[in-house]
Amino acid sequence: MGKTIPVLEIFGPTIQGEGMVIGQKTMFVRTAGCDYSCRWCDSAFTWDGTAKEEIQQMTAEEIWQRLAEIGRDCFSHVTISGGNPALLKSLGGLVRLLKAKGIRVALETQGSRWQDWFYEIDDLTISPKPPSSGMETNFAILDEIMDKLTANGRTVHMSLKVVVFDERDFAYAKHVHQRYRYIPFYLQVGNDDVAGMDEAMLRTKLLNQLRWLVERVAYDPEMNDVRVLPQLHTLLWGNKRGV
Ligand SMILES: C[S@@+](CC[C@H](N)C(=O)[O-])C[C@H]1O[C@@H](n2cnc3c(N)ncnc32)[C@H](O)[C@@H]1O
Ligand SMILES: Nc1nc2[nH]cc(C(=O)O)c2c(=O)[nH]1
Ligand code: SF4
Ligand SMILES: [Mg+2]
Repeated sequence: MGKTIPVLEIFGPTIQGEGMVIGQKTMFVRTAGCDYSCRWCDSAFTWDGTAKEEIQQMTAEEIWQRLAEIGRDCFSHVTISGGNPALLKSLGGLVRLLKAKGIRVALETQGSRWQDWFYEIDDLTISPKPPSSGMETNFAILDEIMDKLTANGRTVHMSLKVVVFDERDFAYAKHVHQRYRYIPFYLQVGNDDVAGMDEAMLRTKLLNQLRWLVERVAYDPEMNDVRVLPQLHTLLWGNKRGV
């Protein structure tokens, strides 16, 4: 009981397309289920029921077998995303197994839930959600998560990443950056067309959005120590799943 993990996708090798280790070759494990329902979620199939037949309950060992089967000896880094993987206490077993195999482990989560296994993550991305998502950040919980990680010397292993679509999101991002000043901070371009199939059009839109965000940051004195990034995988492969 409690030892299996609901898995929706295992894929790679590919590159991490976002955030603190952008460009890093990695495998992905995507878990099912989320406590949020962001308006623009690019992985809504993890929580909206449309892919529920694809969910597989897997043990850590089974996940490792599958990673080794498709990634062979061509990976040393695994990214766990979702959905919200932080809903799953049972992921601790997978994190420990991967570490025992000499794999570096990354996690993508929104900062709404804590798990003790966060201490063991090498590249921990916390991505609180701006107003355009329709979600509301519980700052009491986020403060607690940031305090625990900071008190345990994990700041070099973590970052904050805020997706920005508009001015309100930008103001929110600024607030988050100021609140946790000592944590590496990333701004990520928002994709408002997560179902679009025209890759050339999507690329143009995303690059225009990136230019807007860079220009917005450029002369803002409160944003002197931030990094602005696109989702590299979306520029390369559009809205394709499993890349
Ligand atoms: C699908 S989420 C899964 C992990 C976790 N639930 C979270 O949101 O951090 C992975 C990352 O994709 C980002 N993301 C989701 N939809 C996006 C969109 N339409 N445009 C840009 N980034 C998006 C999220 O903000 C998050 O940083
Ligand atoms: N290549 C690639 N990079 C990513 N970075 C974060 C992703 C995610 O969906 O969490 C993601 C993804 O789905 N693919
Ligand atoms: S928190 Fe992440 S997975 Fe959940 S709905 Fe928002 S973007 Fe999607
Ligand atoms: Mg994604």
